[in-house]
Amino acid sequence: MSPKLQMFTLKEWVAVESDSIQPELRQEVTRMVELTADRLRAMGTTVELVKLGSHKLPDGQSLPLPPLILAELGKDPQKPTVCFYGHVDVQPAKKEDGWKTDPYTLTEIDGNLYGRGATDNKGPVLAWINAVESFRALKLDIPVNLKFIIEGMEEAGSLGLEEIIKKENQRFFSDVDYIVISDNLWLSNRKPALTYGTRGNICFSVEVRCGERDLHSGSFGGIIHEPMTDLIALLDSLVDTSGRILIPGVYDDVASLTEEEKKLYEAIEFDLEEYKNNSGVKKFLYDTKEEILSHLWRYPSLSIHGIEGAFHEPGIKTVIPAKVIGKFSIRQVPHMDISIGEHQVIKYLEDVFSKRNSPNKLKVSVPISAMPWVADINDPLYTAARMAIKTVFGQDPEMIRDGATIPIAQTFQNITRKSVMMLPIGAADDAEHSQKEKISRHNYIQGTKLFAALFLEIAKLHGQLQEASNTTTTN
Ligand SMILES: Cn1cncc1C[C@H](N)C(=O)O
Ligand code: BAL
Ligand SMILES: [Zn+2]
Ligand SMILES: [Zn+2]
Repeated sequence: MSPKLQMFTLKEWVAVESDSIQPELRQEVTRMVELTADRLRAMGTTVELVKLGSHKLPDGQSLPLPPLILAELGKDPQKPTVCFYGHVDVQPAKKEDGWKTDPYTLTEIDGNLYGRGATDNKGPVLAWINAVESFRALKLDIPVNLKFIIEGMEEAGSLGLEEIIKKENQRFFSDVDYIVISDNLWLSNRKPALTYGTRGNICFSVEVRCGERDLHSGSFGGIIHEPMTDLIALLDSLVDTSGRILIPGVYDDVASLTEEEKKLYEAIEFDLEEYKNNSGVKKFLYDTKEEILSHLWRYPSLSIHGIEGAFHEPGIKTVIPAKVIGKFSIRQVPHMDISIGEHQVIKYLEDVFSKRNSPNKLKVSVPISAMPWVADINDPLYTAARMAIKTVFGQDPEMIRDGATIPIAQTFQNITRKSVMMLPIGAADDAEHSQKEKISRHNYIQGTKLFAALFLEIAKLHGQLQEASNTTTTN
């Protein structure tokens, strides 16, 4: 497929406001899933749109989930089967958030393609499709059978997906050999990477309520316990100024650092100044490569994301909000446990709250959670990817983990028992979830080539593996 057409399709995809978080945009997510299904059908893929039902919002409203795409192309028993997972929903984005370009109009500036979803994850999903398409355009045999699992709820916690994976384990996944995800970034702006682990996440909502209605701060300020004051105190009790989580027991199950693992960190090329520049933040909590990478990959972190119900618009509104909901999450690492983490946090918040002698109502809930994931880098799939990277980029990849979460990665591994790998094509400065999300034209095109090279390497390696197992069985 010509680069021009590749750009055109990405532009068309980015134009769909497929934000899975805001309920009023849910139809757009469904439209995006259908557009993706059309694109897959156009290249001869058999597509099944699986209904996922609906889910309940915190206010009790029920909202339909977008369908899930299960698709396949090729069923040659001689070929290995590679299943690609990706998502076509995006994080929320508004021009007023501080975007320099319209987030839903893919805009090229100096070789970079800016837009919501450009790198997370529409660009990589399309790069994979483009790679398949290029074999067809050149009338070349695709050396692997392909399966696709594309969802529209990743940014909301992959709702409904685990159930389908369990259900489809004996059918859709039965002949899958390898699962590839491309939904994260390199560690550097230039050097390619291969990812073998991600953190998990537990998301918490902390609601504090005093009554039914907001109140005038002149008429009631000074005579009531204000929910916002309680909430700020609760949120402020979670981490100290050095980033250490203050919840008792949180670090108890964190895997201990081995000498072998320490060496892995030492060997990694990491440009701290570049990483800082990408963030726009001048000073980090840590100064060394080892500390920074280990605190992103193998130690938990706690982030406060927002407060619902608080007045946040410009100007002054002299109000006492009656109900506020604080949102924070803990990125978990091996061998932390989700339900233990949930209990620790709930108990701690209740203790802190009880010391305040507030008559307000406290309610803590866990809307979504996901396990951390770690894979075996000695798996043949990683060998194939290294070769493909070497072919396309002329260098070996950095072997990395990622601080973010692919909610379904560990579920894939646990349920299907297949090899799972993350092969990113976006660069470290792609600003996922941020106001200047982009993918570079270079990475988008090279990423397409990388996926095509991966098909060839997997086929080669699979052939060798089969030959080796045939000789052992005949001997
Ligand atoms: C929806 N969600 C919640 N926690 C994690 C996620 C997935 C998202 N990929 C992230 O890492 O932020
Ligand atoms: N790219 C990391 C997982 C996510 O935010 O979609
Ligand atoms: Zn994301
Ligand atoms: Zn993503």
